[in-house]
Amino acid sequence: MGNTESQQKQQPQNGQQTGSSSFKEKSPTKSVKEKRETTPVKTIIEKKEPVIATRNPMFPETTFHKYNVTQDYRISRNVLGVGINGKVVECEQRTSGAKYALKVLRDSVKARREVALHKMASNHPHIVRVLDVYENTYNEVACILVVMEQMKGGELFTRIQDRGQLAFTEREAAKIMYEICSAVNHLHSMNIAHRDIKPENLLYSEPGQSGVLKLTDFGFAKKTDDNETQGLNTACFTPYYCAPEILGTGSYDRSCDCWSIGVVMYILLCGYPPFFSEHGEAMSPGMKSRIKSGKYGFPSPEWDSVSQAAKDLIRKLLRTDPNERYTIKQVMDHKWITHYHEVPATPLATVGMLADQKQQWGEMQEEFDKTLTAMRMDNEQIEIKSLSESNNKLLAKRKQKAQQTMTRVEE
Ligand SMILES: Nc1ncnc2c1ncn2[C@@H]1O[C@H](COP(=O)(O)OP(=O)(O)OP(=O)(O)O)[C@@H](O)[C@H]1O
Repeated sequence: MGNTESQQKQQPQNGQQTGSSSFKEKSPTKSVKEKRETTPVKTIIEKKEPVIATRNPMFPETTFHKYNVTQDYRISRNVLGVGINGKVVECEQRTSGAKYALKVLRDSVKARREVALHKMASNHPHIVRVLDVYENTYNEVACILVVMEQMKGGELFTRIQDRGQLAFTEREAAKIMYEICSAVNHLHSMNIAHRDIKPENLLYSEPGQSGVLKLTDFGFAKKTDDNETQGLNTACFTPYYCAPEILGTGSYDRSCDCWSIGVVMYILLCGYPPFFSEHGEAMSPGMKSRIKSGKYGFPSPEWDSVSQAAKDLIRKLLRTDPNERYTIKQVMDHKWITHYHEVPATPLATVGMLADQKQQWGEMQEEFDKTLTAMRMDNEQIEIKSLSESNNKLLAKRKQKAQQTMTRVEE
């Protein structure tokens, strides 16, 4: 299914682009918003292209098929979701009839990085699987198309909300957290930081009991060893000569994931996020400072029956200093995670609270997004600052190169 080798056998014989499309190329001077417009799916029409699969020099592990995606999949009009970076539609594999999800992105360094890192990491039971990647051009507009397993079970919190009277227990929360953490552990062990772990990116494969929870959307994922600062560590210098902040840059991005895990865990256990005001209303302006000062609590009555072990893990994940925050390895060794199946099956207030907060859920998601954006920006600044503060002449050339690389990557 979706096997790369078998698909290459069905490649077209040859050809130039022959189809027409209503897709109009954007001028490079258009605004960022316009550039982010999703590619109209109806423009994906059959065209024959040369039989080549390319490998991106930045991500040689990923094969980008050059022939048209429609050779292998029928594209449906059924839109599964729309995100800021692209549209996700249903598609059907021609050989098997199986249904998949197809994400359409405009070709860019960022899109290629997203797709390559997702593909690289997708061999894990709790990460949405990427089957195939295509680079196709439609009316001179380059697109990247990603075929993924279709997630039919909806978002994590929608599913909990929909339980109605059925109690949601701490043991169930622990199992869910174990699954999320094992996905993040897999990513971090590959030196990939996801940097966008939030409720909307945690989807179930199927409705009902057979559904498996999986992490998706690698739009902000980053290889934490692909910058020069890590190169200094591994290739040219022994650790004794480097400032700790230079050696440790990748860990800031990874620690952002652990903070997000802490927030998701907190919401799972009570139904509202940690950095809201006491009554749960969204509070944009003060939120960042509240997070920075680590001001949150375990209010009564929702938290009264929650175990000490769960609260202990949350405290370790929501530490304000990223250097002190638990790493994913430490999380995986914490008893609330290692013994998740033995966590007390205490009923939680989550379902009722999520229902009460329904009105504010959109605002809460926005706040989560803003906070993650701010954290990613803070982390970039930490990296730049660490390098520019160094006086080591031997580093000067490398510093310059590293800064150029970062600018390129952020383009
Ligand atoms: N594999 C999938 N199966 C089913 N639906 C999916 C799948 N992947 C994404 N979707 C739907 O498409 C929407 C957008 O996808 P995704 O989050 O990957 O896009 P994005 O542009 O990177 O998003 P965002 O704006 O959330 O950052 C999701 O919210 C989800 O509803």
